Amino acid sequence: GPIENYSPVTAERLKNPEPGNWMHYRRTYDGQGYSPLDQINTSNVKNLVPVWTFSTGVVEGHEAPPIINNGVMFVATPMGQVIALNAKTGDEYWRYKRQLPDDLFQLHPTNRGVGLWEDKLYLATTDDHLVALDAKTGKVVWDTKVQDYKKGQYLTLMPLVVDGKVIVGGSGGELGVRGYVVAFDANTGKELWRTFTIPGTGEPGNETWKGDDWKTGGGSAWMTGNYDPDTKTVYWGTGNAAPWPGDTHPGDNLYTSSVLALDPDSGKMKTYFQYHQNDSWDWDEVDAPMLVDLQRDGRTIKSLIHPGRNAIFWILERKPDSIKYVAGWPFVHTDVWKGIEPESGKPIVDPARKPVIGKRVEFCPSLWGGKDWPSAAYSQKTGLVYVPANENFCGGFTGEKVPLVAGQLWLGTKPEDIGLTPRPGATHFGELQAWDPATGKKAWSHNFPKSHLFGSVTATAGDLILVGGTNDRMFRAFHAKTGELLWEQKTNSGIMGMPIAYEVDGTQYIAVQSGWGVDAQRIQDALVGKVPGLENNVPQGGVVWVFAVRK
Ligand SMILES: O=C(O)c1cc(C(=O)O)c2c(n1)C(=O)C(=O)c1cc(C(=O)O)[nH]c1-2
Ligand SMILES: [Ca+2]
Repeated sequence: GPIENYSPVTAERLKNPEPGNWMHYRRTYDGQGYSPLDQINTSNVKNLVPVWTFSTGVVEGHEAPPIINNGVMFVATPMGQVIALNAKTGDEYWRYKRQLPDDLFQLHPTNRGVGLWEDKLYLATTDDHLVALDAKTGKVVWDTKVQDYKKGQYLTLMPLVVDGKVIVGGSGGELGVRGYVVAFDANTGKELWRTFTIPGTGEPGNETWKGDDWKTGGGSAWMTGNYDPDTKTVYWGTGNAAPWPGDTHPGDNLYTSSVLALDPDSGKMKTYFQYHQNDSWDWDEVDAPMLVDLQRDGRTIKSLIHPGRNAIFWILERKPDSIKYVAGWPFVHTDVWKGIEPESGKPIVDPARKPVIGKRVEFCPSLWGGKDWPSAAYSQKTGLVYVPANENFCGGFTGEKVPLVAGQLWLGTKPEDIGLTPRPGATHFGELQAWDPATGKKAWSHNFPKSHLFGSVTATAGDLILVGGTNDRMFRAFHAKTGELLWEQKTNSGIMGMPIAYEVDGTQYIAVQSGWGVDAQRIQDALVGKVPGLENNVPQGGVVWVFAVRK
């Protein structure tokens, strides 16, 4: 079977993955979340049926894409688990489950997938280790401590593998860490470089902080980066400044809420772009920008496209030594930004909407943003960008000064003071949007009147847009050109997992994990009593679903 003949993963295969495989977080290094498979398409998707399912045995948020390498599927779940399955039959090959420490506090109990290299795979854990497993057996090959979980450091992302280096970034922006991106040798687990997202004393950018704030200023790097092999540049998103209220860390706070351009060999920062200065809203900009060759303004732009948590849809140009602002516009309602400076691309803040200590400040969108970590997708066929947006949410909190205790929440507000409020007159919340990045026009949107939308979007060459993310437990396929709902299937739980498409022995499949939890659940809980008729009893428990067209 496929596991005995396991196909070693090479630099060349990662650069040009076969159409039937899904070996990166977003299938390709450019982060587009696009599958070239078209056997399942707009005309036959109505005949899509489940062919097998598999219970993961754990609760909480199942966010990872099933990873596919020539007929073998690797599924990462919360609680540090990886399951290897036959991608065609659903038969289990092996299962790895990490023994997590009893005293581990998991603020975000999830995992976003495993990275592949040669005959190994790599799991980043919430107790802050990076573990290499033998792909054929699931046996641990090496296990490297990345940081100390007792200090509020943890890992939730899928590792990025570039030329034999396994690259991860730490979480902990709500616990006063200093963020970093770090690379390990794929064969040995030896640390090769570590680049802090906040510059230390004497380094350029440190002057955007006051005193010692930089030591605990956040800027965690908790999502997988994208990669441009032509220029050998990794693009990595960074998180919120810590703690949340802006006046607790005056200054621009480089490089929080930014995208960093890193050299994968040395970790050296080539350049950066900061999406907003002095973050005060928990607006992590960690979802890495998509690399798209964009026809716009009469030329081809090597672009970076990022629908931000800060509600701005960003189009940037990536150059060898700079990232230039091209265009930006709000894709959901926001009262925080009064505009964007045309040259620098710096958003202009309304001070009344900026959280500070000592009073309550309300702002739109909420601290979960116009879009949190769930990824948008780009279709090479339609040229549109598909965004899992949340509209009509506002939020607020009361800033307060609190001392940092290592390993404990350090929000700068009481958790019970965090508000989520529907805008008066709101007719819907979740909004699947299709944007034309060439013109800045919205092509279509699909609105969800009784649910937020909290799941990654995937596009296929069959002109399908695949997404879960709603509290009615549905998995859906939309027409990429028109937005027409073509197919839906009720599942065991809510879906916050990333949908994928793959092929084995000439048959195309679509797969997704269903398993509600983490912030999909928290938003849900925060809405109870505020939205009449809201479905708030989404059962938890993870299941892998695999679909094919009934013949
Ligand atoms: O600042 C951080 O380090 C950090 C980490 C994570 C994470 O690792 O999942 C989340 C957040 N922040 C965050 O702000 C957030 O809204 C969030 C939602 C989720 C999730 O899995 O649903 N994780 C995280
Ligand atoms: Ca955060």
